[in-house]
Amino acid sequence: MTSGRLIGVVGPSGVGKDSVMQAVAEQRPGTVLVRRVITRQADAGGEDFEPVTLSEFLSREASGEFLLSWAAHGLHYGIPDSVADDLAQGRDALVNLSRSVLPQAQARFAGFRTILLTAPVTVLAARLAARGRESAEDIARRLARAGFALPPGVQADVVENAGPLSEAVAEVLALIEETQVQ
Ligand SMILES: Nc1ncnc2c1ncn2[C@@H]1O[C@H](COP(=O)(O)OP(=O)(O)OP(=O)(O)O)[C@@H](O)[C@H]1O
Ligand SMILES: O=P(O)(O)OC[C@H]1O[C@H](OP(=O)(O)O)[C@H](O)[C@@H]1O
Repeated sequence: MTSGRLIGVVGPSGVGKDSVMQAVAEQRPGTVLVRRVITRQADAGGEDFEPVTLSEFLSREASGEFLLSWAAHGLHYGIPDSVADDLAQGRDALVNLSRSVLPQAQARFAGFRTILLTAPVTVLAARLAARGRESAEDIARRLARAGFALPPGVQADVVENAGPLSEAVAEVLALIEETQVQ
């Protein structure tokens, strides 16, 4: 059986990573969404994730349970090793990643692809305020990180998500199908 591919979706907070990934998975049968392990309050809303305490996260990280992990916005994030089973069973998987872990992701996963979503910072600010998951202070910190450059050596397909969500979703779906035949 051909292995599935891991597709990392990256970009600034509020650019629409989770929204795009969810719509792509709904429209492309067999594509799974990676459920991240996060030291965030269980009732925070937004994506489906596994909430853990900081001590549980650190102990699971130390025992090698995560294929990738990073810290951002005062939170810790881990990618559970169950994603390897999905890939081995031929399922493509979409994962919301920090731009900072792309070199490790590229090194660890054969056929790894990166899709970078972009939108003007004014659009990000309006979306984060409307989403209402973070405080104004946290939103300001997230916006300050919007221009974080991709690490050197990372190749990404760039998709703008400044207009209707359906347009960005269609572009991402086309990119995934395009890269499958290479
Ligand atoms: N094309 C779009 N048009 C209008 N609203 C959008 C669009 N894309 C996403 N949104 C909205 O913007 C907000 C942020 O989207 P989402 O949570 O998917 O972003 P994200 O990149 O995953 O953010 P974070 O990194 O902070 O988790 C959500 O409320 C979502 O509904
Ligand atoms: O700015 P960079 O490092 O690319 O991304 C940092 C983090 O920002 C987002 O966090 P969340 O999904 O809002 O919790 C991403 O998912 C990632 O975990």
